[in-house]
Amino acid sequence: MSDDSFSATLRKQIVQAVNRVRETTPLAQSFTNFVTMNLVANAQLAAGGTAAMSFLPDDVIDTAEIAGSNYINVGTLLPFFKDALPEIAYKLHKNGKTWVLDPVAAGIGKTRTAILESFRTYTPTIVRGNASEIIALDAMWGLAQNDSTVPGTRPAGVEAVDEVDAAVDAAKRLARHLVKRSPIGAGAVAVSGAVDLVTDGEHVFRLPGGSAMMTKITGAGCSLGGVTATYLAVAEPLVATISASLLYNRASEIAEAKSSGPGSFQVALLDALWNVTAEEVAASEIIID
Ligand SMILES: Nc1ncnc2c1ncn2[C@@H]1O[C@H](COP(=O)(O)OP(=O)(O)O)[C@@H](O)[C@H]1O
Ligand SMILES: Cc1ncsc1CCOP(=O)(O)O
Ligand SMILES: [Mg+2]
Repeated sequence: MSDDSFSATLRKQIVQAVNRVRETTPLAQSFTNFVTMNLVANAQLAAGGTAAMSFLPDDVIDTAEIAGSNYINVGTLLPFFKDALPEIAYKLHKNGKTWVLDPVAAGIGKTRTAILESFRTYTPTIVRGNASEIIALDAMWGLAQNDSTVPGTRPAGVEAVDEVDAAVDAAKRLARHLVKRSPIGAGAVAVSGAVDLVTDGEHVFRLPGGSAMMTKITGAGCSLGGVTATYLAVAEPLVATISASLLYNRASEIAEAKSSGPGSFQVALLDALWNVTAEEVAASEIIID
């Protein structure tokens, strides 16, 4: 397929994904952190989907039967999560369910590390994180063992301390691992930042634009992960990941123009997620390597 027809096909798939969510209101369930849970649910609704938050394995596994996809975010952990999350990942994998992981603060704490290590075997369909989290997860899963070009890394908090470009190789290795282990034979990784990056392990897509105001509200990344799960309910992983990141970039640009600080920005972001058109999302600049 030529570059032009590849890009034209992708843009059609993006329009379909954005419209399909609005027409079918798919449920994406979340096991997510307590700081930003409300924004995650509101963003999923504003994108056109529906939300359900759950923390117990039996509840999550039953809800997964009626959900189009699932979202796990390890931002705030409680002791029982150390058993609950590996069990949930195992059962989602065994039942062929798709899910998005946001590895918030990857590299910090024995409990978080034990949980994230368990996802190496029972893998998510999509990983969405900031650059530092993607680099830390790649190192934790030992995917870089035979790669002498790997830079040293350090754990970060919930904010990135690395540039997106520093995470390209880690993102590609992670994506290839997800694809290999995926019950649906497909997977993708998104690295968010000033210029977002998405990869399926083969192609790399750079998505410029958005708003730096996103770093002044809590939950921009978490809610992007939730909306990625909403899209995953109606589209294949690569299309879902690119569509969600582009939706966020276009919506945050509109929100910045309409707001006067972080409070009004968050409200304007939800309005813009609701109002931005599928055609505006699909017409976004996409740089393909
Ligand atoms: N400097 C920036 N300029 C434009 N958009 C940004 C910038 N930093 C982050 N974003 C956007 O904010 C959202 C969350 O990304 P990020 O802040 O990297 O995640 P996290 O909150 O998990 O650290 C994404 O949509 C990303 O494109
Ligand atoms: C502040 C904070 N602390 C633990 S989780 C969390 C939210 C992080 O949200 P995001 O990564 O979307 O900025
Ligand atoms: Mg985050």
